[in-house]
Amino acid sequence: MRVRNKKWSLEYFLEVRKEVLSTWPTGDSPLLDLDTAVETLRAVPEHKNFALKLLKADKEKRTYIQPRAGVATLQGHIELLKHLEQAGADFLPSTIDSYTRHNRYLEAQEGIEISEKEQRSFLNGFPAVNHGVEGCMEVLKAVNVPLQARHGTPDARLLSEIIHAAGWTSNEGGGISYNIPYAKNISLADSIYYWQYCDRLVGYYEDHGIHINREPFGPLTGTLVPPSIAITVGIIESILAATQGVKHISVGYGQCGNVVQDVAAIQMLKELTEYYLYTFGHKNMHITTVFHQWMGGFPKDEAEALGLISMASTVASLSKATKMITKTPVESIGVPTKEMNATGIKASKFVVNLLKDQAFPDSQKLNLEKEMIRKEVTCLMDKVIDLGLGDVAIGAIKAFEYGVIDIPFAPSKQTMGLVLPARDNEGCIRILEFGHLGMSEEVKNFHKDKLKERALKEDRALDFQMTVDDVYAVSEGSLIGRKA
Ligand SMILES: CC[C@H]1O[C@@H](n2cnc3c(N)ncnc32)[C@H](O)[C@@H]1O
Repeated sequence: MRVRNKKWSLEYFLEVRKEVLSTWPTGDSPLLDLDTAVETLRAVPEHKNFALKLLKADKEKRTYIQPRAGVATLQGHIELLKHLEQAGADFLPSTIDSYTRHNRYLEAQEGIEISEKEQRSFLNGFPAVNHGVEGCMEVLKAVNVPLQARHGTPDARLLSEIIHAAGWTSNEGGGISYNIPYAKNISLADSIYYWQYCDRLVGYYEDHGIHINREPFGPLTGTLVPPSIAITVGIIESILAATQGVKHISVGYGQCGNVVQDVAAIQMLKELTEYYLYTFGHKNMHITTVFHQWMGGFPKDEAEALGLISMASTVASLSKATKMITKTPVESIGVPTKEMNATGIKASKFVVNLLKDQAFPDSQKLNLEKEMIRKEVTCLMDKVIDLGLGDVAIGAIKAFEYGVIDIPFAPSKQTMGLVLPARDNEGCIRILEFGHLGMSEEVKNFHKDKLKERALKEDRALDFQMTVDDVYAVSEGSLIGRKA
C-alpha cells in the first residue's frame, strides 16, 4: 500500500466506504447514511459534544477526568457508564474489546451471547460494531457527558463509522499509536491508510459543521517510553489527521514518574504539536492535552495503587493537562468492577479539585527538561521530514523501517526495538541504547552523562539490568530500580 500525506478526495473516500460498510451486517444500517449521520450528530447537545466540552476545559485551565470502561452487553455497559458518571467522570469512554480491535466480530458476537446467558462480561470491552449504531445510540442517550471510543484497533474504519453515526464525538487512536503497541506485524502503510480513512470521515463531518475530537494514543507501550519519542508520534498523527480535515485533537502522554519531566512533557506536547501543525499549514486547530495515569506495572495492594493514582492526579493537575485518564486500585489484577473504577475516579477527582487553582512553577530544571524535549523532538521530526521529502506519512514509514524512530517494548515487528530506556538518578527517563534513533551527538551525550551519574551513585554497570530494574520498580513501590 502506498500512502501519502494528502487529503483523500470525497469520491475516493465514498468509494472505499462502500467496502468498509460491507464488512459486517451492522454496517448496513440506514443510520449510516451520511446525511442521516450528520443530523444525528447535529442533534447531540453541546454538553455531550466531546470537542466542545474539551474547549471549555481548556478555557478553565483545569484537568477533567475520564476513566476507561467497557463490558460485553448493552445493558451491562449502560449500567457501568451511568455508575461512573455518578462517580464524577467528566467524559466517558467505551473501551472496546480485543476481538473487535482485530475485526473478529464473530467471536465478539459469541462473547455477547455467553455474557447475556451467564450475566457477566466474557469480553474485556464493549463490542460496539456488533451492538451497531442503534446500540451505541442507546448508550449515548443513557449518559449526560460526552462519549469516546477507546480501543487499540489498527483497522478501525467500521468501528469509527458506527460510533460517530451514533453521535459519539471522539475517537482515540492513530495509524502508528494503534499499530505498534497493539499488533504483531501489521504494516504501518496499512494502518496509516486505515486511520486516514477514520480521519477523513471526521473531516467530512467537520465540513458539515460537526466538531469531532481525535486523540492519538500517547502512552504507546506504556513502558518507560522516552517522552520525546511519544511526543513525536503524537505530532505525526496530528499532522496526518489535520490533513484529512480534523480540527480538534487531544495529544496524549503517559506519566513517566519524575514530576519535572512529566510537567515538561505535557507543556512541550501542546507547544510542539501546535508548532508543527502550523508549519504544515494547519491554522485554527484546537489542541488539548491528555495525561494518562501510570501505564506501567501497578502495585497489587489497593491502597498503594490508590496512592499511585493520587500522585498521578497531582502531577496531571499541576501540569494543567486538559484531561486525565484514570486507573483503578485493581489495575494489577484486570478489568475493574464498576465500584473499583468509581474509586479511581473519585480519588483522582478529589486531588484535581484541590489543586485546580495551582500550577507547577517554572524552574531551571523544568526549562532544561523542556529544552531537551524540544531538541529531541526536533531531531526526530527533521529526520521524518527529510526521509519523506516533506511527506510525513512516507517519512514516518521510513523512519520506523530504519529505526530512526523506535518504540521500546513493542510487540510489533514494524519497529526495531533496539532502543533501551532507563531512569537517571532523579528518575527521569533517559536512553541507554539508542539503536538507530535519529538523535544528535549532543542529545546522546546528555543521556549518557545522566545515566552515568546514577551508575556511579549505585556503583553499578551502565547496562540492561538498569532497564529491567526500572520496569519493575514502581509496582514494587519505588520509582527507580536501584541496585540492592
Ligand atoms: C490501555 C490499557 C489499560 O486500559 C485499561 N482497560 C482495558 N480494558 C478495560 C476495561 N474493559 N475497563 C476498564 N479499564 C480497562 C487497563 O487499565 C489497562 O491497563
